[in-house]
Parts: sequence; C-alpha cells; structure tokens
Amino acid sequence: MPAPAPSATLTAEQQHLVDSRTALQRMREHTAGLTAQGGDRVSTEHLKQVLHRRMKALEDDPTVPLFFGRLDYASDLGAERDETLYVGRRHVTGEAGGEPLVIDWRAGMALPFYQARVGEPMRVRRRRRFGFSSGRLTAFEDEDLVRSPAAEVAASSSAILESEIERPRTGPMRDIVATIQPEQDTIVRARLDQSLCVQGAPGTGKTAVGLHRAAYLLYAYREQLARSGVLVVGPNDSFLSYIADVLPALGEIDATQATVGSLVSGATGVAVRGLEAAPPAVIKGDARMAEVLRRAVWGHLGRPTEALVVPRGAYQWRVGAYLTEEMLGELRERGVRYEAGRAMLPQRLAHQVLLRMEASGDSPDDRVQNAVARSRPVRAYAEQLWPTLDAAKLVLRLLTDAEFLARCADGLLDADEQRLVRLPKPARTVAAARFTLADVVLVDEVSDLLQRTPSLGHVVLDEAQDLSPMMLRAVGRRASTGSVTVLGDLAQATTPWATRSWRESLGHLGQADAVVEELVAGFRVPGAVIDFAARLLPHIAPSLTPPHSVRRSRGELDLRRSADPAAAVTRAVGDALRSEGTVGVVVPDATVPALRAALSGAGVVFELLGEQAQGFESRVDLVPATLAKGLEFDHVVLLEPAGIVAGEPDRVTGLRRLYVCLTRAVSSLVVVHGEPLPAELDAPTASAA
Ligand SMILES: Nc1ncnc2c1ncn2[C@@H]1O[C@H](COP(=O)(O)OP(=O)(O)OP(=O)(O)O)[C@@H](O)[C@H]1O
Repeated sequence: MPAPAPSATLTAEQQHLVDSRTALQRMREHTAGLTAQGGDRVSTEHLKQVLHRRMKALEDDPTVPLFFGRLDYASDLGAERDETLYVGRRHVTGEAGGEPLVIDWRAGMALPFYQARVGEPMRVRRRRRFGFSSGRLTAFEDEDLVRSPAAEVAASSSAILESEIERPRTGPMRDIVATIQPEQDTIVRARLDQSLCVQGAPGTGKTAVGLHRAAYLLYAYREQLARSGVLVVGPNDSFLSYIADVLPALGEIDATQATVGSLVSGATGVAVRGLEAAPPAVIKGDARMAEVLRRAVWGHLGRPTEALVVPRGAYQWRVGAYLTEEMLGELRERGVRYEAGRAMLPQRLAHQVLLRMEASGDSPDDRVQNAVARSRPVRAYAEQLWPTLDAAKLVLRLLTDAEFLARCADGLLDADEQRLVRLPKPARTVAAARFTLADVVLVDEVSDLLQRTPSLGHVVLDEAQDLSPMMLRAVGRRASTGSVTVLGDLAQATTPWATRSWRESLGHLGQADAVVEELVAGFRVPGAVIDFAARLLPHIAPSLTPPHSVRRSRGELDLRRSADPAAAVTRAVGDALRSEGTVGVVVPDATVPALRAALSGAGVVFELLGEQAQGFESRVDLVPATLAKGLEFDHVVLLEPAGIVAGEPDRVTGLRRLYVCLTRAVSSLVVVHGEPLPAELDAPTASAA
C-alpha cells in the first residue's frame, strides 16, 4: 500500500485529536456524574476533594494541544507489539478497557520521545512531533530512528522544536513538556530518592526542569508523595506568581510553593517585619549560629540539687537528685528533641515514685503513675529542670541579652560579631523587635530544636545560590527524610551570604550525597546578548563554563548613551511595543519612582513588580533590578548598568546583579546609560539615542 500523502496523514492526525478531545470530554462527564459517598463525613469530604482534583486534571484547554508527539513502537525492534502511542500532558482513554488515545508524558512508554536517537531507538521506529497553532494541529515532523542518517541531526534541526524555543513570550511561564531535551529529561526523571543539584547558566532551563521534575515525581510516586508532599521554594513572590501556572497546566495542583520567608514565618507564626544591613545578616546566617542556638536551648536544662518529694496519702516519696541527673543525661543521650524530653521527664520521675511504692508493698497501676506524673510537685520539679521554652522569645533574648549571648556564643562568635548580632534597639516583645528574615530563620531553627519539623517527600529549591547556611538548613530540615532538587547559578549569587560552592550548600541542606549536574545550553538569551553578558563572567565566577545559546536568532543588542536616560527608556519601550511579546524595563531600584513617573507620563500601561499581586497580564513590567531574578521578557530595556552595580554593597555583587539583569531577554536587549558602562563590560559599540 502506498504511503498516504502528507495531507492525508495530517487529516488522520487531526481526527485523532478530535477523537481524543471527545474521549476526554467523556472522561470528564463520567467523573462529574460520580457522587462522593464515603463511610463517614471525613471520607466523603476526602472523596469530594479527590473528585474535584480529578475534574481539574481533566479540564480541556482548547489552546493547549492534547498531545504533541507520537511514537511508533516496532516488534522487530524488541517491542511487545507494533503499537502507536500519542504523547501528551495527560492520559486519555477511549471506551472502558480500550487502548489509550494519549499517554501521559511521564509514563515509562513515553521515555523514547525524549531520549531515543539513531543508534538507540529504544524499540521505536519513528518519532513524530506535532506543530500546533492556537490549539489546532497544523504540521508534523518525522524522525526515522532506525534508517534515516538525517535523523541523527533531526533533534537539533527540528523546525517544530525551534519554533517552540523561538516563540515570543506572553504572560507567565509555560511548561516545556513538548520539547524537554535529553539532558534535561535525565534530571526530570531521576529517581525520587536521588537528590540532585543543577548548576546552570541563565536560561538553561533550571526552573523549567525543577517544575517538570516535581510534576514527574508527583506522577511516578503518587501515593508516597500524596502523603508526604512536594514543596517548591523560590526567591520572592513575583517569581512564584511567574511560575504559578506551570504545575497546574501539567495537571498537578498539589505542590506547595513558598519563599524561604513564607516558609519560616508560616511555621513559626512570626512575621518578617524588618530589613537589616548585610553585616548582622551574614553572621545570623552563618552555620555557627546553629551551635549558638543549640547551646541556647539546651543550656536551659537545670542541674538537680534537691531530691523530688511527692506526698501521697500518709507517705512522702523521694527520688534522689543523683537519679534525676542520670535521667536527664539518659534523655539527652537519646538525642530526643527538647519538647519530647520535657514531655517524658514527669513520666520518668513518676515511674521512680512507683518503684518506691512497690518496694514498700503497694501494687500501684499505670493510672497511679499517670496521676503522679500530673501531680503538682512532679510538674513543678520537672518544669524547673526542663523549663518550657518559646522559640521566638528565646531568639529575642539571645539578640538582646549580651550576657546570655556571650555564654551561648563563647568560642564561636568573637566580641565584634556578638555586638553586630545584637538588636540595635532592645525590645521587650517579638512584635516590637521587628524581626528580620534572618531572625525568623533563627526562630525556625530553635523551633526544630524544640520539636522536629515535619519532612516533605521532595523539595525543589530554586535560586539556591542566594541562601545562607542557616536558610539552607531551614529548607533542608523540610526534606530530612525526603530528597531535594537544588537549582542555581553561582554567577547569579547576589546576597552577601551567598554560597561559594555547591558542595558546601548541599552539606548545609543535609544532602551531601547529592549529584551535581551542569546545564550549559541556553534556551532564553540570544547569542549576541549572552556573549555581551558573559564578559562579566571572569569577574564574577571565573570557574564556570560560559553558556552558549541554542537560539537560532542572534537577537538584538543595542547600547544607547543618552543625556536623558528616562526619556530614552520610554522611547525604547515604545519601539519594543511595536513588536510581539512582553517588555521588561529593568532599572536600578533607586530609580523606580523616576521611571514610574516617566512611563506614566508617556501613557505606557505597566505593572510595577513587587508592588501589587502579580498577574503578569500587562505587556510592560517595570522591574526593580533586585526583583529580576528568574524572570524573562521578550524585550528588555535596561537602564544604567553602572547604577545597578552601585546599588549593591560591593562590586562583585553589583556585577552579578547586572549579569542577572542582562540575561532576562528572549529577543532584544536595549541598554540605556547616562553614565559610562562598567569597565568590565568593555562596550565595543555605542550609538547615540
Ligand atoms: N527544552 C526546552 N524547550 C523549550 N524551551 C525551553 C526548554 N528549556 C528551557 N526553555 C525555556 O527557556 C527559558 C528559560 O528557562 P528557565 O527560566 O527555566 O531557565 P533558568 O535556568 O532557570 O534561568 P535563570 O537562571 O535565568 O533563572 C524559559 O522560557 C523556558 O521555557
């Protein structure tokens, strides 16, 4: 039989899309027809939630293709049978028991879509990629994984792949399921118990890979993770809004997203209310603080000097101080958390009393032991030896009571460091103290010393290079029995407490065995722009591999010197708005008010990042340089590199901030400057604006 003409093939594939949509509709109707009826109210409620989630997962967005690839398995290549499978965002099944119309991209059978190549066809003869336009299937592209020598280069020369990578950006981040690259896929599909750390230059897909890994794990280890949970940690709320849609688009609504700040405030009930200068924050973020806090907590254990005396009826029962001391020592040696030990002590004391009653001929039972444990003398004696502690109050005391701090920090922090750590204005209450992020991280550490922090199944930590050792510990304890995916770029480290090496960070996270991978292919930043930004690398991270852009377009880079930079920015924004896609106006934080006025004055509709809840709905965003991390825009208009550098406490940090800001553009970057460019950029060309 002759091969069908391409148009006939396209028609057949379009029909498969129609059939799949109809089947999905049927699955939805079926789910909608189910009633949640559990044995009791709780299980009915649970079932309701399960059905609600299922309905959400089955939602059909007509603009998002139901499948994007097809695999033709061949029995002569070792497959069980000749079989055609369509790969999409979720399983779609036909009539009950029928063949799947679409398989989930995360299923094992979908693996060859991402990993097969000529010479290693993975039992698949042909891989097909589909091109879509507004949800309509408009094109396809075949790779013969067995015969065609051309297929060898097909993956890198695929027009469909290229158009996906080149497409203009609109709104928040989108998923990349249709075009995950083999080296990214290996990270996405690593086993749940495998902790990973991904070092990658700007735009190499770290965030995308981390989110797809979360989606993969939620699918492949659904039951395990339904209980323990998955958490995604990002640098700030703007970033979280930017990535918020990716997991739901992949049918996963169960992962929690947080910043380190929201995580520790949520857990401790203490709000982050103040900002502080770098020197104290660096010390508070240092790993030595963990030992200071450990001493601060456990230093509260008293030394028994008097015996416990429990009057009961006509008798007085005594438990000697030496015995109590042994008891405390034994509980400490068992490594129990402070609160657990505190809860055990009265029972231990009561048990001793019981032994004495028995020795005198009584036969008391468990109820007597409980009553003794709850009796006033036992409680008072235990409280004196093992007092109740409040995490926030303890940290407040440490930061205000010089003598207490000196005792806890002896041999750990020198006198200058202790002075820096103390609050500038003593406060009597936690609220009055206006705790900073670093302070609340300390409170979280103390909370964990008091009571073990529950661990999740998996934590994805993005922009991890910016976390202090104490912040890493805070994230790490939330994965103490789980695994982590750590994403970051040492060249983009912009906090004074940032990490120097991934090994060190992984140690603080409690994941020293994690494997470190590197991604170097850049999907965001065009060649001309990345080459320009990479001039900074020798000054900010000399050991890192310079990234290379896989983008076909070299992109536009325009350096404009101007005597009226705000006006030049406004003009550049006007130009950018004439082409498709989003526009990010990245400016030194100090110039935000001036630029805001200039853009408003010129009638530009924009959102100021960080100010209101982000919808990423307007085409233009005004982005303070310190909030640019992790974001991307089709066109970036960047104001005053020297000002961005000067906004940071030291030159290297300033240059790193500039590196972050220069690498946000997908299509074009216009750099407007009134002052000379930083020498490290060594601009070869400049045009007057
Ligand atoms: N395999 C891929 N196919 C298509 N697009 C991709 C692929 N990988 C990454 N991208 C796109 O490249 C852009 C950059 O990805 P992402 O934001 O994840 O990079 P990043 O490494 O986290 O960058 P940064 O370090 O700057 O935060 C995004 O638009 C993403 O969708």
